[in-house]
Amino acid sequence: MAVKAEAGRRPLIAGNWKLNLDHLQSIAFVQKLAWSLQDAKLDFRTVEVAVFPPFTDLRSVQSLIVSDHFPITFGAQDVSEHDSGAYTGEISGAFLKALECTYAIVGHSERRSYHHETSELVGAKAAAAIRHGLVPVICVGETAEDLEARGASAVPVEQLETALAGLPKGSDIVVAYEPVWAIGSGQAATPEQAENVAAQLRAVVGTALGEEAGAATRILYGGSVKSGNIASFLREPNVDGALVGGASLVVDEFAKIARFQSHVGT
Ligand SMILES: O=C[C@H](O)COP(=O)(O)O
Repeated sequence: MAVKAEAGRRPLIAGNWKLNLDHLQSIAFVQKLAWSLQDAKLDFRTVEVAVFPPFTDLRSVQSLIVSDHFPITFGAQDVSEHDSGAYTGEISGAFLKALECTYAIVGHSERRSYHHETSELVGAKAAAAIRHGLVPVICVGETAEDLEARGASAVPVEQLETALAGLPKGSDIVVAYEPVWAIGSGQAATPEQAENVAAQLRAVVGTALGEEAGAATRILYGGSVKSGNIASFLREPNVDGALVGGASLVVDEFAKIARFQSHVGT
């Protein structure tokens, strides 16, 4: 933990809601989450909690968080590589910034697989996020077939190298390592597997964006994270948080994940 703190890497617990919770449900959820964390006296100086609702919820989430001064950050699940123009259905980073989003996820494996997004496109989206003052959460990860054929790290390393190729040195980014086989499967990677890939991804960031950025970038693990396994991931020196899917939709469970420090050692 000391190395992480020295490098300014405050752990990030991020809830990716995917295609769940409408704008009314998002308000109820964020209220309950904030109250629960405040009741538990979570020290937000030692952990950042973020939610990633669908686009249509963002205005409601913004209004609630800003008006009630909740110490929770938020972002979008995707962003266009374009800033404006004739791109039906796209959402610009400028619009997300205007809604006070901190982050935009890019390259989630569901977008790579269902929408055929390439690492080049993921890089363009990350660049667009940065242009508009957002922090891209760049997702990488290998499928079960990749794992079998090439081991765990080869594909995520290649994906990240490509995505970072056009980004300015020193860019502020977050990387999420999500083995595709672990997403929604109930079978998480082991902390050692996550650490091994995270360390290699940190080296990629260092080469592409500079040593300082390599040391300062938070690398999250994602894939079947729950309150029962979160502490074991956060004990690893290169894992700085989690991108949580299913378990982020249950307020009590997500709050428990955010309070991982209270169950380190359990
Ligand atoms: O973005 C989150 C990941 O896809 C992980 O999903 P999961 O926690 O349901 O396995």
